[in-house]
Amino acid sequence: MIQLTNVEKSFPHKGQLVHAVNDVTLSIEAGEIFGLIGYSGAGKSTLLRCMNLLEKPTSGRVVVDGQELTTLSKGALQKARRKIGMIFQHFHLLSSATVADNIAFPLRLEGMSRSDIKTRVEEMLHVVGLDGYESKYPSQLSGGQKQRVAIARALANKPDILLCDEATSALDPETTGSILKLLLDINRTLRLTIVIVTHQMEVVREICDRVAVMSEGKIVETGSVADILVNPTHPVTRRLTGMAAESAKRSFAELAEADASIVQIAFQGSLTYEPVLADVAVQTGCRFSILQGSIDLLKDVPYGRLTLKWTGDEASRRRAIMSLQARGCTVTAYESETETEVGASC
Ligand SMILES: Nc1ncnc2c1ncn2[C@@H]1O[C@H](COP(=O)(O)OP(=O)(O)OP(=O)(O)O)[C@@H](O)[C@H]1O
Repeated sequence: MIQLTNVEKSFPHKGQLVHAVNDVTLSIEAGEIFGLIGYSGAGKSTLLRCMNLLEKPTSGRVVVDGQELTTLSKGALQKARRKIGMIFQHFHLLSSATVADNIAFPLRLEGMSRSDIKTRVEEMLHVVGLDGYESKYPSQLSGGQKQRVAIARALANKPDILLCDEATSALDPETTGSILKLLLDINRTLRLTIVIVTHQMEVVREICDRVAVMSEGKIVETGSVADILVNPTHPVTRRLTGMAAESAKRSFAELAEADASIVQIAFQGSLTYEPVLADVAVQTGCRFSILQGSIDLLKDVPYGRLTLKWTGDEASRRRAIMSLQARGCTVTAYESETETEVGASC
């Protein structure tokens, strides 16, 4: 659906080049909700804007639905862009126009008849849950309602793709939740492909299917949300997921005693409901205490993390770790005496 190949975007700045997007290759499938996450300045917005050529890449290919946008004429590009809606952090509504006129704007550009526009505007207002708001002005709406109008306007041309640039960053947590739910609903009912730029892992966790982590213009990790959260490999991903190696070590070190090992295990899906720990304890004779733990939901998939303190001799601890890994758990272990990561090598 969206294929980026070796995409680069540089900006001249004070006599030098800023490499905002640096050799990104990425595939986004039809119908998925794809997250682009990273810290400020990572290049997320620039990469998103390359997907509809709001930013023309310095080099590389952008293919959307089989069409290479980078080679299209101005007219053909305008036509292709109608299939790609976009929403922004600050809504970008016309303040002097009513809700209906804001939504009608792209339809008028397309030359749609008045009566068809009226019908389409009503249809879009219904989709975003704002029936009866036609005559209001943006200044009479809350932030969440403004973003709903922006979504209705972005969907008015019946696009296949919706690009969302920090669409919930200006909203409170409750309103963020309701906008995310709306995006999930339209993804499911309209089969819309959605790409979301965010710096909030919560957003990714709640609605994305897959995610790419960006740092310094590059994609440093891509995968299903569950995999990225349960087993982050890049230091930036670890920081974003709250599993920074350094802080994890510190907290392990704080918890560890001279003669004990502290182990962190992560798991997802149906494994969450299986008596894995009890089975492993019986099999290996290794006993444990749970020091910390949490179970959460990623969209519909449960995942969890537990910090355990194993007792028993070293050989049985190692057997327990191998047994957990064999059952599908990700295991990270630190020997408290040395703070050496032994992890998967156990
Ligand atoms: N038009 C521009 N001119 C010069 N530099 C730019 C321009 N747009 C972006 N940049 C630079 O490119 C880099 C990436 O910016 P971008 O906005 O894509 O990052 P981001 O990850 O979306 O960050 P944020 O979340 O803060 O918006 C930054 O260093 C930024 O200053």
